[in-house]
Amino acid sequence: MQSPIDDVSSPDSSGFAAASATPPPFEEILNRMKPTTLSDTVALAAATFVFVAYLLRGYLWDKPDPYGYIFYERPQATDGDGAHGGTRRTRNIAERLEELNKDVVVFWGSQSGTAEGFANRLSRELHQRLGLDAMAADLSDFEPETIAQIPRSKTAILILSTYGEGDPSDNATQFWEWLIKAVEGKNSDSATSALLGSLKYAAFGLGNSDYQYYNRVVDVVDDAFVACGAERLLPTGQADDSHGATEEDFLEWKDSLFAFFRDHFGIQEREPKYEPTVDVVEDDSLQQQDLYDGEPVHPPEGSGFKQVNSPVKALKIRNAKELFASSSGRNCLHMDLDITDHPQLTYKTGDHLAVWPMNPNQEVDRLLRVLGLTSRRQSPVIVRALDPEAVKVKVPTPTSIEALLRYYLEICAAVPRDVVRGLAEFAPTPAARDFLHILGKDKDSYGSFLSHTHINLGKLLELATKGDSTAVWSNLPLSYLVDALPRTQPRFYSISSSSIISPRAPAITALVSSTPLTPPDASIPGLTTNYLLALSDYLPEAIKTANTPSPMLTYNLPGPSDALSGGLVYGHIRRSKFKLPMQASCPLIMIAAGTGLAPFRAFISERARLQSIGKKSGKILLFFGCRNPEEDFIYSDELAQLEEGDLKGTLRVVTAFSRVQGSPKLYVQDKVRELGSEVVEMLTQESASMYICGRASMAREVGKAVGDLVMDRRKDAGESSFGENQTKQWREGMKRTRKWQEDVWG
Ligand SMILES: Cc1cc2nc3c(=O)[nH]c(=O)nc-3n(C[C@H](O)[C@H](O)[C@H](O)COP(=O)(O)O)c2cc1C
Repeated sequence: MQSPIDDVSSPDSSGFAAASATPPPFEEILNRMKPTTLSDTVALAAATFVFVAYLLRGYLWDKPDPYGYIFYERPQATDGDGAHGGTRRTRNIAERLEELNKDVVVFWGSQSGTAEGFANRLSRELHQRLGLDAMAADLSDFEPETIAQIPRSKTAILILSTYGEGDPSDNATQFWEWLIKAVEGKNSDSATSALLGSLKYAAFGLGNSDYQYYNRVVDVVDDAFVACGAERLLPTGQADDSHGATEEDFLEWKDSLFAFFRDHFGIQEREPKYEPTVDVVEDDSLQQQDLYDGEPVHPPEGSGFKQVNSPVKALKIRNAKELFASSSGRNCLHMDLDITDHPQLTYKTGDHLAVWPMNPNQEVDRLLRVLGLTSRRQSPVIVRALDPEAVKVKVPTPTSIEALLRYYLEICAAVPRDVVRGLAEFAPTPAARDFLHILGKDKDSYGSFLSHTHINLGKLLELATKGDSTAVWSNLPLSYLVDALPRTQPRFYSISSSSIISPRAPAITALVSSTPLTPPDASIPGLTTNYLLALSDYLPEAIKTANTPSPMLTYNLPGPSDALSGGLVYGHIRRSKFKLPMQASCPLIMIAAGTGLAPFRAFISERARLQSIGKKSGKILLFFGCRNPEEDFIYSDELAQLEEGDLKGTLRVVTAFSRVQGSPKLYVQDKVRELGSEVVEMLTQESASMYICGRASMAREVGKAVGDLVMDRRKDAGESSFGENQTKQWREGMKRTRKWQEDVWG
């Protein structure tokens, strides 16, 4: 073997080593370096200046921002994720459980925070009710293969949501990829069937049966765990969000989990009593500029998250216009954002833009009032984990009481029944305590109560003490809110501009929503869309009509910090797989309803641009559904212009209107069936790519219609055995090869 010393001394082809064979004396080198001409002197002076400036960097110039830590510190940095007290935490979950002496780990894979909230609640309750030492764990914080090392004396619980098209959440991606390889026997030397031989687990999935791949993630994980030899302790539970039953489905499964622990491990259940996991301490010595005041909660640091999400930035709103405002109170906004100040942010046509909302003044003020905190709203607080080794603080700290409620906690969310019961412990009057006990007792009656009220925490506390104007919930600790309320999550919008046309100005299209309650005498205002409406209201150039509703809610605009002054919104880009084919000549079928048109506006304008530079576009067939051409046909002018202009003969727009007086209700799937032969021809003969964007229920109906059409065509062509299974396989094949893509929501 050649030694490194030999390597260094061997002459190279440039003859460098040969030239240095007899080194010149040191004085001679200095002499040779002496400047001899004016330009040498100038060059030497310049080089010396740069060198000295470099050495003084950080002392005389480019000094670190003394408050830099406020903006760059991760809440996790002191309370989880990576570094702690100068030492790096292990990413081996088995070692971690041993170190912390925990009996149970509750892993979560969550996109919009529900599974994460359940995992945190469950791990707390396992201690409160059964005395088990449990910890909640973000799946991306640990090396997936170390799950196999969890000993039989411990239990793993997995709470996993399904996202995209049957995909795992961002923070579960690495775990998912590892598991799929494990099942295929590619991960380890040990046989697949014994890989998880020592693991005992229970699992719960979150999904929505409107989606084609209902709860696919927990199903796949469950099968894979069993195939790898893990022991399933009890039947896996599944929540179905299609009728808003997620919370109750979870409570039911949780009861069965507790029953299992009681029966099999002989653990006595005790009366649950609130045990804080965090301490919220008021500290008046902190200065306002030291506090987090609006910058979003830093998203999870897991590798899966970083792969697909850009950093969060305060984005300028370049322009906002109203696409429609109907007399029935619906209106739709188009907003062009500006990412020119943020070179780290780039997007591609088809990506998503995440908007971080803030809570409205009405709800912030209500909660401060009922908690008796109005006069202390500006008080600085530090939030600390009581067991920092095991618990991550989910909000930025230090902050103020008001900022906590305005920016960092979802105070407008409906209160889960569990929380109703938990609150009774802090009731200011016996009547309020009894009210909460009764309200939280029965699943069905609370379900019915919620469907009428969608009650949030502030309103519930008010209601419980109604009639007693002196009652204040001063015993309810702020730590309870931090523990019980979900942290604020961003909302995602499909970008409606093309990155080749507006690379630094992604656009979003948002229907300002209000979900009607039953009976329809009230509604739940959409948190983010009403915030966007208020923001657009703030822009002087925003285009408004007579029907534009005045914002129902008011927001803290311009914000308390400069970063949130009017016309700015915190956001980030999320990469999506929803992409145009590489070849501009590939024909496209696009099916959208409502704001599902957003990414297709981008696709079509991109095709028009490509065509204008000589890249001929393949045929584009767009199906679009809305209520009424007079009311909510968004971007109709733009589409008509392209259909008659740049994309004449290439683009065809087929509309379906569901609420035109005197006409039958028509939906996109009806139009797809009507043009069945053309659709099938394009998909099977012309190799068109198919795209669906809109509500999951619409995508399901369209999928069924297209499947039926293909099945009929095959049968007509003599393939009599081509049935449901073959149709499903055909569709799966289309999806695998990205010829069929969906961007849908619940
Ligand atoms: C964009 C989007 C895609 C989704 N895709 C699926 C899916 O393919 N299958 C499914 O069962 N549920 C799907 N869901 C429903 C979620 O799993 C459900 O809302 C869940 O409660 C979210 O949990 P999380 O907040 O922990 O992420 C989807 C939801 C959204 C918003």
